[in-house]
Amino acid sequence: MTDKPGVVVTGVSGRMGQMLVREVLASDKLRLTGALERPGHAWLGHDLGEAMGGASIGVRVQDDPLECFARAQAVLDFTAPDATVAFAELTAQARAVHVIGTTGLERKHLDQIALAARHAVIVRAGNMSLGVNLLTQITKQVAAALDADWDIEIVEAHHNRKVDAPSGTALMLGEAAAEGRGVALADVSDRGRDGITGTRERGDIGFHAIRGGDIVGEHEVIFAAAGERIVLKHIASDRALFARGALRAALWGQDKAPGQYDMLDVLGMRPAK
Ligand SMILES: NC(=O)C1=CN([C@@H]2O[C@H](COP(=O)(O)OP(=O)(O)OC[C@H]3O[C@@H](n4cnc5c(N)ncnc54)[C@H](OP(=O)(O)O)[C@@H]3O)[C@@H](O)[C@H]2O)C=CC1
Ligand SMILES: O=C(O)C1=N[C@H](C(=O)O)C[C@H](O)C1
Repeated sequence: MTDKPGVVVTGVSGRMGQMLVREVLASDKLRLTGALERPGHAWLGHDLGEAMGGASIGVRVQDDPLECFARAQAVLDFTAPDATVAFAELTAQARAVHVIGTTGLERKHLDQIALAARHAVIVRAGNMSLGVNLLTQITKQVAAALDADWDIEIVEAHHNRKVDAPSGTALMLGEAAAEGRGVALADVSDRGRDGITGTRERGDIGFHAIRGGDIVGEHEVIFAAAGERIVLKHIASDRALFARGALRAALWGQDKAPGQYDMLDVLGMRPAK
């Protein structure tokens, strides 16, 4: 018998899915109990290790989340918005910790996730790295120190397979900047200018997305004023750092009360009120 929490990884064939599996297999604190893919996927029924091109690990890829989650204490989920909402409900039924890395979530998805969090621990963050979460706090402080003479622009760059924009991280940084300024992001957000846009509105926060090649994830927060600029930048060069953050969240969540948390909670970086 082992008392290591059992973990299911969803979307196991994906870029993050495979990275999460590698990190769980390398962990001495968690054990892999399930591997989920969507119905009809070519990996279903195969041993996960073999499907990933290595040795057998004794875990078969399956498409039944309920059965999978029932045996787990945590679900690591970096998939797609509709899938994540469905998994949130089932993870809550299983009383497992749901670690959500999926981005591109809209209001309707977030509302469903909030319902599920009444019964289970959900840790959700658009970026699970220490560096980005620290950058959100620095961004908030800089935005609080400067007035709207300083234009804020957020530029993000990702690989050419990414489906959502702005990235979840860019939105986290935008939220942090808006909070620092004491405004609601929805009121000042200006996304991807094109055409005769007119001049920049004072106080807007602009978002720009670059997509190309195999860029893992880069984010810049630019504060631009007359005659000077402050540029804060984070570069992720290895997806393993996101996966390690997710594993840390899964462990952290084991003894927490139901509710929604993020990586500031997990990393102990939430500022005192
Ligand atoms: N928070 C963070 O730190 C990070 C978040 N992300 C986010 O994670 C998500 C995934 O990114 P990435 O791994 O690059 O994307 P991929 O497209 O490589 O992987 C997504 C995987 O999820 C699978 N999937 C989709 N729907 C279902 C379903 N209903 N049931 C089971 N599996 C499903 C996909 O299968 P199929 O291919 O068949 O559709 C695919 O294997 C994105 O939203 C991304 O922005 C990424 C990195 C870090
Ligand atoms: O899709 C990705 O790859 C990434 N997505 C997250 C995001 O949307 O910010 C995190 C990271 O930048 C990689």
